[in-house]
Parts: sequence; structure tokens; C-alpha cells
Amino acid sequence: MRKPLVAGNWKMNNPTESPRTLLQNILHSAHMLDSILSSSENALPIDIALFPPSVYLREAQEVLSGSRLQWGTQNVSAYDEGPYTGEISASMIKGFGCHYVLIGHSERRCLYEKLELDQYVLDQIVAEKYAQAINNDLTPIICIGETEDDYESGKTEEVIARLLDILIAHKGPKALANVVLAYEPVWAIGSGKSATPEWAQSVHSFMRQRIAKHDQASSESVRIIYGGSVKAHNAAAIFCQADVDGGLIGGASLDAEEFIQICFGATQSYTCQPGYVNVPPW
Ligand SMILES: O=C(CO)COP(=O)(O)O
Repeated sequence: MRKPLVAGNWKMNNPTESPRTLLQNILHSAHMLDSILSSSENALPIDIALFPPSVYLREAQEVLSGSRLQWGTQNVSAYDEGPYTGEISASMIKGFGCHYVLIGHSERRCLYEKLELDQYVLDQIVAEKYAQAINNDLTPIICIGETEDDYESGKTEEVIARLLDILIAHKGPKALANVVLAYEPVWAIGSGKSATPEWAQSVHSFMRQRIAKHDQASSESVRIIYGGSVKAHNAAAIFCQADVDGGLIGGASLDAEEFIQICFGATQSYTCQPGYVNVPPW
């Protein structure tokens, strides 16, 4: 059984309260969630991780150290060190107690698209960043998803297979066993138009099968999370799908209460049935 992960990507948003207060509020709500779940036999243990802007990593380390919450950065350099203005290396990130790094988020791919790099080249850069993360003992959360045009022209699997094949060529299929893949359809991000649970399941299942062609064990242990307009009301139905191992949450991770309700949804994935509606006990 794979342990679900719920990850909160703050992006470059300013929380309503200070970053430190939001971190403290999420930690407090997570403690409440744990105490409620400790009396529930069917609750599934989950991992929770937060991705504030890098300038708040010190706060994350101070507030979250010693707790069960983990944290990470929204990007990592493809290089070890050197004259790369504005970049942050994997070893520097590790120095802030980070456990994870996000790699290949579509909002970063957009920046490169302005430079007219094609997606194949971007996937190669993603693979170099992936290697940096692994070499520095960070768990990468590698994002991939199709644009609306790709979706409408039936290219979803092509887009996803291209990245998976590059990752496998880079580090071999066994290295994928310990990474997290995030399926984030670009059309669902920040749009309020989440993928249906069935669509998410079909894409996640395709990803697992693609990896299984190379290594069955990795395909069974790799965690594949879904991102794109996940909110408290739809989280559990998405997380109930067999191949969905949690979520990457944007906007809703800036509200401690909603974020923890989403986490609650992930703890219910043992017991929920299709059509299940998340009703947290508070
Ligand atoms: O991009 C996302 C997480 O990385 C998803 O963002 P939203 O949850 O705001 O749609």
C-alpha cells in the first residue's frame, strides 16, 4: 500500500496572514487531525508537505522541525554550483532541512516556453533537475500534464509518455520507485475546473503501466499524486481512485482549514467508495 501524500504549493502567493502564522496554523490543524484520526481504525497514515517560496524556508524549518510535516522548494537548479544567478542548488536546499523539491511545474515550463524551448528540451532539463535531487537525497515531485490544446487533440498520453521515457533513460526505472510524480493538467490549474476522478484515474493508470513495462516493482511503489483545482469538496472523490496517491494543492493550501480538510480526504482512501463525499468530523 502506498502512503498518500498531500502537498501544499504556495506558489508566489502572499498568505492573508504572515507566512509564519500560516505555517503555525497548518501545523496546529494537522495536530488536531492526528488526534481525531488516532481514534479511527480505518484512517490511513499520510504524508503532508508544504512548499512556501524559498525566502520562507527558514521559517518553515523553525516552525516545522521535529513535527510530522515536511517541506521543500518549488524548484531546484539543474547544476551543482557556479555562476547561475538566481538559481538554488539541491545541496543548498538540503541545508534548510527540506525533504522534497518540486520539479517541472507547468508554471515554470511557461517561463521557458517564452524562450521558445520545446517541451522535449524542457523534459531533458526536468530530468537533469531530477538527477540533482536524487544525488542530494531529496525526494523529487516531478510534475507533468497536458495543455488544453493537447487535451482536446488527444495528446495527453503522448505528453506524459515523453517525460516518463526521458526520466527512465536518465536514471533507470528502479530509481522511480522512490519519487513522486504529479499529474497536473494545465487546464485544471487555478481554473476551478478539476479533472474528473475517472479522468485522473485513467491518466495515473497509464503512467503506472508505462513504468511497469520497464520495472513492475517501481510501478507499484511510485506515488502518483493529482493537482489542479483540488478543494475540500472534491478531494476525497479524486483520492479514492486506485492509482491516485494524494494531491498537489495550490490555492487551497493557503487556507489552513481547507488544506487540512483535503488531508482528511486522503486519510479516508482506505474506506471510501466511488462517489464518496468528504465529511470531516469537525
Ligand atoms: O498548480 C497546482 C499545484 O502545484 C494546482 O493549483 P490549484 O490547486 O490552485 O489549481
